[in-house]
Formats: sequence, C-alpha cells, structure tokens
Amino acid sequence: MFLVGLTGGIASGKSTVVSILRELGCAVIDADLIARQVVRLGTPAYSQIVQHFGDGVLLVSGELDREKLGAIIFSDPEKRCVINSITHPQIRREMLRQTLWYFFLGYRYVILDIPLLFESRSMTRYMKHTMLVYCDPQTQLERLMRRNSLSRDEATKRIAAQLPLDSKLPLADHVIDNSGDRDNTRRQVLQLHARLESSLAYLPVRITAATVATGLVVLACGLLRRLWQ
Ligand SMILES: Nc1ncnc2c1ncn2[C@@H]1O[C@H](COP(=O)(O)OP(=O)(O)OP(=O)(O)O)[C@@H](O)[C@H]1O
Repeated sequence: MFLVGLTGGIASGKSTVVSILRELGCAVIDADLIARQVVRLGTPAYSQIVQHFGDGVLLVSGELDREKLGAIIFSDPEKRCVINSITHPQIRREMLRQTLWYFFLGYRYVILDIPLLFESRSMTRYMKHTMLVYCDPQTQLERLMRRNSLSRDEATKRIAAQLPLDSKLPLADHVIDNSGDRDNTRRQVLQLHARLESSLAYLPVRITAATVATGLVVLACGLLRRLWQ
C-alpha cells in the first residue's frame, strides 16, 4: 500500500474530487474531519485546550468555539504552537489508525485529504504521490463568492490568506485541473485513479508485512512446539 496526499486551495474543488474518488471506491482519510473529532467535548485534547486557554474558548453548549480558536491560531504564533502540540499527535494517531485499517482491508493506495499539506510540510515525506486540485484564480474567486455568498473583497481576502494555488503547482506530482466543468474533472480523476491502481508501488509494503507476519507465525509455532515437548 502507498499514500497519496490530496490538497488544493479554498474552493478549488477538493471535496468535489474526493466525492468522485469515493464513488470509485477509493479509501479517503479526511484530515479536517479528524481535526474536528479530536477536540470534541470530553476528548483528551479538549481537556488540555480548556486547561490551557480557559472557559473563554467554549460555546454555551460546552463545545470548543472553533471560530475563536481559529482566530487565536491565525493571530498568535505561540498559541498556535500550543494548540498544534496538543492536537497534532492525536490527529496523526487517528490517521495512522485509519491507514492501518485500510491496509488490512487490502487497499492498494489510501488518499489523505489534507488541505494544508504543502504549508505544513511535515506530512509530505510520508506521501508516495501528491495530488493538487487546481483551478484558475478567476474561477476560484467566482466559485468561492457563489458558494459562501461573499463579496469580491471578502473572497479575495480569504484566498490571499493561503499560499497561492499557482505556487503549489510545482510541488505536486499530479494536478487535477478543476477549472472546467465537472465532467472534465471526472475524466481526469478516472485517469489518475487508473494509473495509481495499476502502479506496483503498493508491493514493497505488502511484501514486508507478509514477511514479518510469516516470521512471527514461524516463531510462534517454534515456541509452541517447545512448550509441548
Ligand atoms: N468543476 C466544477 N464546476 C462547477 N462548479 C464546481 C466545480 N467544482 C467545484 N464546484 C463548486 O465550487 C465550490 C467549491 O468546490 P469544493 O467545495 O469542492 O471545493 P473545496 O476545495 O473542497 O473547498 P473548501 O476547501 O473551501 O471547502 C462548490 O460550490 C462546488 O459545488
């Protein structure tokens, strides 16, 4: 098995591409969803964040106020480090757990949907391939304005808060250009999926796992035989 990191920019079409991949039966791990799950009420990360930042970051329901936390992360690098040091290990652990699950289910490759893959850098080393969901700046702006009912100015500000999509192009192994219609995007996704499915890159991990498993079985059999003698 091998890992494929999927990324893009705000409103570039990541969810659209992920839903096509899921329709094709691909294994997709959603980093954003995991990031929300690890800070749910009652989780260890939730308790640590409340301990550190106080009740001021809570909603009346007792859940974390994600907007407030987002503002802290955005404006204060030191506090951002604290929040990351609390949440990142939990997020990685859950990603690893899901990856292993898909490995045991026999998937050849697993897609990790990580919106800030290239910004955070630490995850790229685990990816055999990276996939960028791209769309041209004008289309990105129009889609963001339409989807979030934003003015041109507001949408421009949100896009400017991220690395420009064009600067991510040279970092990606594969680019899905989502500037056109959905059928066009679907065709590109089908092509890439076929390429990844036919790749033999999944073999080394499978062979290593099979060798280790065989070794463990032989060892266990040897030990049992000794115990019986
Ligand atoms: N090829 C396309 N043609 C027309 N509209 C599209 C196309 N791809 C995506 N859209 C629309 O553009 C908007 C953004 O797409 P999507 O939600 O997939 O992007 P995203 O990268 O997941 O966004 P974000 O990370 O900001 O949540 C949505 O309203 C979606 O319906």
